Amino acid sequence: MSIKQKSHQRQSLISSFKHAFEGIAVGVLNERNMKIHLCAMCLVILFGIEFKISIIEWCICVILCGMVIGAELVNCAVEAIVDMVMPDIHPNAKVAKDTAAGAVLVCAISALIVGGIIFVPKIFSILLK
Ligand SMILES: Nc1ncnc2c1ncn2[C@@H]1O[C@H](COP(=O)(O)OP(=O)(O)OP(=O)(O)O)[C@@H](O)[C@H]1O
Repeated sequence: MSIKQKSHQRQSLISSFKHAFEGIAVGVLNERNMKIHLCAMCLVILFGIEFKISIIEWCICVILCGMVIGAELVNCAVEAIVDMVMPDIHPNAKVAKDTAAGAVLVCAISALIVGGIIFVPKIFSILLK
């Protein structure tokens, strides 16, 4: 591979990261639900530090936060595509938007349950001291 090709490949890798970060910024700035997920993530970090959770528990929290925020970004993309290709009311547009929103809800409920399993016993053990 020539130096020019290598440099072009590096440039396109950098620009694809740049576009991905732009996508995250758009999601954070435009989606109310994304702000809620980020607040929940901050709470998880604060609780994790306060309760000195284990490495495994940190890994689980990181996976769950990533799963919810990733799902919300995909939902944001689906909404944008639907609004672009189907500005009028259409049953399939409703199915696309509602199932994408449902996917976020499933992820968020799973994260809430697992978060509860990790943190609720720790909160109770402090309250009952
Ligand atoms: N083109 C459409 N055809 C049929 N139903 C639609 C269409 N666009 C939206 N809807 C329905 O209206 C609901 C709300 O859509 P809207 O675009 O106002 O909010 P949203 O961006 O999907 O929600 P949020 O941003 O709060 O996650 C959708 O979940 C869907 O049920």
